[in-house]
Amino acid sequence: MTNMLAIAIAQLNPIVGDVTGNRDKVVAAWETAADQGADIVLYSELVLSGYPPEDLVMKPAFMRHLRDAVDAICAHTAKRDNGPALLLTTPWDIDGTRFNAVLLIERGKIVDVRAKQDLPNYGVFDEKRVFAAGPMPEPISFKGVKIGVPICEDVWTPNVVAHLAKAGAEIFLVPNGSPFEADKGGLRRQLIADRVGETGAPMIYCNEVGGQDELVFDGGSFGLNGDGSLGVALPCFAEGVVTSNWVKGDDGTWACASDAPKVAHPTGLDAIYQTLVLGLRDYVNKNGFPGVVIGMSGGIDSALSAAVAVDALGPDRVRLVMMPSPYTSADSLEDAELCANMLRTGIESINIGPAMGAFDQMLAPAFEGREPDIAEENIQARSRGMILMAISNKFGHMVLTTGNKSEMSVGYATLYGDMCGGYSVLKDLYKTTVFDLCHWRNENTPAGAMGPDGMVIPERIITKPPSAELRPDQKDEDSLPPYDVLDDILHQMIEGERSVRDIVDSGHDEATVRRVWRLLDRAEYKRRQAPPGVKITPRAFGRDRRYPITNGFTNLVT
Ligand SMILES: Nc1ncnc2c1ncn2[C@@H]1O[C@H](COP(=O)(O)OP(=O)(O)OC[C@H]2O[C@@H]([n+]3cccc(C(=O)O)c3)[C@H](O)[C@@H]2O)[C@@H](O)[C@H]1O
Ligand SMILES: Nc1ncnc2c1ncn2[C@@H]1O[C@H](COP(=O)(O)OP(=O)(O)OP(=O)(O)O)[C@@H](O)[C@H]1O
Ligand SMILES: NC(=O)CC[C@H](N)C(=O)O
Repeated sequence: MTNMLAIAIAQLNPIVGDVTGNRDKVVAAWETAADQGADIVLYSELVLSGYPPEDLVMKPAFMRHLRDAVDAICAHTAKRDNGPALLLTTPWDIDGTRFNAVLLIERGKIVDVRAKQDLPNYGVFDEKRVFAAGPMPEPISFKGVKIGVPICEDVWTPNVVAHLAKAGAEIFLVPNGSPFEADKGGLRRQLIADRVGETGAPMIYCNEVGGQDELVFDGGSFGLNGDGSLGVALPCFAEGVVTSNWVKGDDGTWACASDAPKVAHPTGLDAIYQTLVLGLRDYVNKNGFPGVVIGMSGGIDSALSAAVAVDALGPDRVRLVMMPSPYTSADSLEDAELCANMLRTGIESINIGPAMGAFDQMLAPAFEGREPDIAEENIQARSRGMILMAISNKFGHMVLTTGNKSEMSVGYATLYGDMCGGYSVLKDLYKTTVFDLCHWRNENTPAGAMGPDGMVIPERIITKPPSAELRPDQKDEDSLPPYDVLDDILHQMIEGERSVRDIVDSGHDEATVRRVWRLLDRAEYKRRQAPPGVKITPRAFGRDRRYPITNGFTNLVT
């Protein structure tokens, strides 16, 4: 039995469904780990299929591809003498039942298999739909060492780890597919510290990195020693293969050699901003777009969306379009141009006045006797949407929508107008966080940013009152409560699931709370038609928060 293990953590960015590409990444990471002298490589959850594979695993052809890829990995890794073993995670059929599994591959052979026992089926997770739960797992024996390999959710409660410890596990290696939420990094550390505290055995947590539709996996893999101290920590938001040496002491416990890297992880607005950047970058690149196109109004939402896009893709892949109407103020024109200059993108201008005139004329007979109202206002937003989609069709750039969570909550956006587009980076950010992030970005250049250093959003864009500019002198606060009030009410309703009574008791005006509740319920139909966007909060719209559109449960109920 060995008393030294060189353990490589492979923090990779797979593409869901791209089994061949993922196989090649697994092999490349294995080669790197072999060069680093690793004994064993730990990969993140379902690295071969990408996480979450969703219904792809229901296709027999997809499962066959995964088997073929595992065969290829076995064949490749058998060729190098003394290469490391792999703890490779993949969807896997055993006797006709499909599991979320981890394979121990040694010298080109699958020598052991374990399945995830605790399948998450809440929030954004739907694993019970596609996988069967495995039995309580037993430790895997590697070089005479008993290793516990619980998979992600298996470590979120004590049971599986306690069982493994009782069965003699001395060290835990945990593959994870844990998506980002604000402040989740600290929660994960605490959770792993709790498990380590319960068993006294070290735990190495390998997380995926990268964007997958609405989810961003922030990486940030780490290992804790048996006394709870930090042994090793990889960066967040970047791939990496890091081997650390773990040594068994005379007291029988394993500890990480002190020279292992311990990279500090970003928190707060820094982590949120980097999540937006990685989410957008991966959505655009993994789906093969040459870049994005954004309607640039001179307002704060399009400015922050543009800043994130430039940081994600570089200025050359971001196309900004100002589309003035007769209601567009001189300040907006100036601010949009200044922001584009600061972001080094350039900006083009396409006047929607002629389109508005044409629609007025075309609709005049149908609208005869009716006063201008929201129908005409929305034609402006829809004209802009039409122009952006035309540019997208012509040049291939994906349209980025700019709506934030406050607006999406209350339906403050025009269907087929400013809601038109393929992806939204601000979708899960309340307007108050939009303001905070603009300040943060002006004071900081995020790690890995492809945009310019320092200030990128003109101060006036942040300080002027938000306006949709769909009629003269329109301000958001004419139709909505001030954003600090609105956001607090929404936060209590959405993330807190609090009742009208509780929210009123927290200090808000009852009529306002009831109105916001009504708007929130009513706008569900719009949200179902909204593009996907980066999940940031514990309760993002979409698969995280599922409410009926046709909904008879009203705010008459407290
Ligand atoms: N339950 C339901 N299921 C399916 N469809 C439903 C529906 N209820 C209404 N509808 C349809 O939806 C239509 C109404 O939606 P829509 O056409 O979008 O129009 P609507 O929501 O009435 O107006 C858009 C609102 O967003 C504001 N806005 C627009 C643009 C930008 C900004 C900003 O500052 O960011 C704000 C604007 O000032 C206005 O208050 C109805 O005419 C009806 O056809
Ligand atoms: N004049 C314009 N030129 C280009 N795009 C526009 C213009 N006006 C609105 N848009 C697009 O429609 C979106 C909704 O803008 P609007 O001004 O109505 O509300 P907003 O939520 O305050 O957004 P912003 O803060 O970006 O102005 C904008 O973010 C932008 O993408
Ligand atoms: N893939 C999983 O099992 C993830 C579930 C876990 N609660 C997390 O968010 O990290």
